[in-house]
Amino acid sequence: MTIHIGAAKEDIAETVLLPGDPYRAKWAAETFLQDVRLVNEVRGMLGFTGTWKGHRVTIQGSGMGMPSLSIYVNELIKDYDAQTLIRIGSCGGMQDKVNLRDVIVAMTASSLSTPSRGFFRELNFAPCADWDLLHAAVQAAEAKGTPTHVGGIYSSDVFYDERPDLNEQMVRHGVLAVEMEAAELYNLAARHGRRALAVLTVSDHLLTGEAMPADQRERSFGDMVEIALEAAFA
Ligand SMILES: O=P(O)(O)O[C@H]1O[C@H](CO)[C@@H](O)[C@H]1O
Ligand SMILES: O=c1cc[nH]c(=O)[nH]1
Repeated sequence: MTIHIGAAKEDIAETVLLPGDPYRAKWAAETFLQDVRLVNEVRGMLGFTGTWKGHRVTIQGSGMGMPSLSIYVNELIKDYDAQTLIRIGSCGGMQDKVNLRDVIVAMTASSLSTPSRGFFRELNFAPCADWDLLHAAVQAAEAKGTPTHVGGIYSSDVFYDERPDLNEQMVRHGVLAVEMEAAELYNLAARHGRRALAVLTVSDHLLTGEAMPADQRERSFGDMVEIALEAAFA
């Protein structure tokens, strides 16, 4: 048990999927896992453990933004010894070729800052995904026929961005999508020698202004969850 996760150590699996939205955790666990148990509800940040094709999996909400994700991932790594951590999030498309509901597999994540910024001091550390997970996720996406893009994303500290010039530079530099957690997940995984990946579904589009309603952000991202599970146990 930790300050933010009420589960016993043995109730958290080595493989953890991390949606920002705790209700996406509930939906994904109830939809894709067997023998599901609620293992955390501290602060309403729901976590569930069950099995997928015989493998133990925890799906734990991480909240919105890197400071929130950092709390959960630090505790999952240091107190629960999680080995494989895969974010399953929503994101905003930033390229014409990226469409609503497409899947993004994030090789790397640019940021203005992360909770690790102070730790790295003058170093511009390049956070990157675990290659085996990334490769397996792309293969799983291809096998499913899910429209998928692989490349760099932007982990922003803000949802309501007052820097349109910054988004323009991201678009110009080929960044596929914006979300708010992956860069710090990759930083923490690198620091502690764990495997991490972010698999995202495009829920908004910054160029077209399209946006999905809240219920679809919670419950319509099945391909992303299956791709993450296939990658974790490839
Ligand atoms: O849908 P989730 O996983 O929460 O991810 C995205 O959605 C939230 C913003 O609406 C941020 O957390 C962002 O990263
Ligand atoms: O951070 C995010 C997440 C989803 N959609 C966005 O536009 N931004």
